[in-house]
Amino acid sequence: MTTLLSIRDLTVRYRRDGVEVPALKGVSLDVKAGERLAIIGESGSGKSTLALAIAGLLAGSAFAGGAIEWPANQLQTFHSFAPPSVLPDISPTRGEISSSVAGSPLATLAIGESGRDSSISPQVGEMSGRTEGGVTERDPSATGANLAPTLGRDIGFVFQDPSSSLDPVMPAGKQIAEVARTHLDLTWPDAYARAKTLLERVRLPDPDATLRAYPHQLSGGQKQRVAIAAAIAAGPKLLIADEATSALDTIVQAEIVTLIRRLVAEDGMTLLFISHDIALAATLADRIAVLRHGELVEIGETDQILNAPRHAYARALLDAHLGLDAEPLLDRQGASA
Ligand SMILES: Nc1ncnc2c1ncn2[C@@H]1O[C@H](COP(=O)(O)OP(=O)(O)OP(=O)(O)O)[C@@H](O)[C@H]1O
Repeated sequence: MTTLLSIRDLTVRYRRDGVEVPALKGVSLDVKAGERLAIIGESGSGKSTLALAIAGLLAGSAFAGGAIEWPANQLQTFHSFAPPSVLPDISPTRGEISSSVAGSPLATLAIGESGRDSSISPQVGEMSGRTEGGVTERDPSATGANLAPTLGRDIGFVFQDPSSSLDPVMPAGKQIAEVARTHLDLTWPDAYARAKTLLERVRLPDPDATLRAYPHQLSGGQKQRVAIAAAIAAGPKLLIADEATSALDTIVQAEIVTLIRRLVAEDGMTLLFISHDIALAATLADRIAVLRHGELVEIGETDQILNAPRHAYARALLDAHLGLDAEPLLDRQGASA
């Protein structure tokens, strides 16, 4: 398997009320193209921060250091704690990403723009705009080509709560079509046709009616299916699902997991599945990475993590699950999607 994404020594700190809160402490890992990697850990362990950093969605209050490299794109992004003086038109508190391609000029990319603290609860309707702003080419010497992976086009992101990630005043079909129109350069009729196909693919019962439906007219599970359709509308290589089933009841949760597994397989996507639930993660992940207090304490094949965890914390997560219920940890079939 080739490497889609390499994270090197990624460190993120947030500034809150004048105090710096460490969220990630030197995390390094590779994500292989086509794999399903789960990131697990308890609340506050840094899972969402890792997902947001990869997607270029870190809040403006975040300092990022280390490197995120995309070898398949021949793109390297380096985070560093840049002093404010080198970031003249962006927030003084955020980090900087720069990118370089062998033999080409260095491009500088910035993340975490000013006022983006609210970007943790984006709306799909805004996603394309935010996406383009999320990783911004800033190098005056660069050729002009934006080499960074783009959220929406290269990276699909599914958030925990579809009620906040979907725009409440925009019909579901338009929210999906907008992503396709923006990133695939489709006309509106073609984008709507693609939206309808996607609604069929996520198995919504009446795609024509759902195209016109507003989010409040849909159930939680249906809204999450719409959000997933929007996330994959432009055919991203990487799908990030950040606690995408946590707001749903158990049966719907299993259906959404099965849906994600099927779509990832059909489209040949790489999946980053963020969850606090090791049992849920084990149902679809090839590998599991365990975060604790911002550190990567263990990463390995799912079977190895479940059967022979090396780190006491991974063992504790397993024991906690087994203490709560006895559902099989390796039921990879799931419910019908
Ligand atoms: N925008 C922010 N501003 C300040 N601190 C933040 C911000 N986002 C996260 N943090 C802090 O960073 C740490 C890691 O948070 P993060 O949300 O990444 O963890 P998590 O594992 O995803 O938790 P959860 O499962 O509860 O979402 C926590 O201490 C959290 O309070």
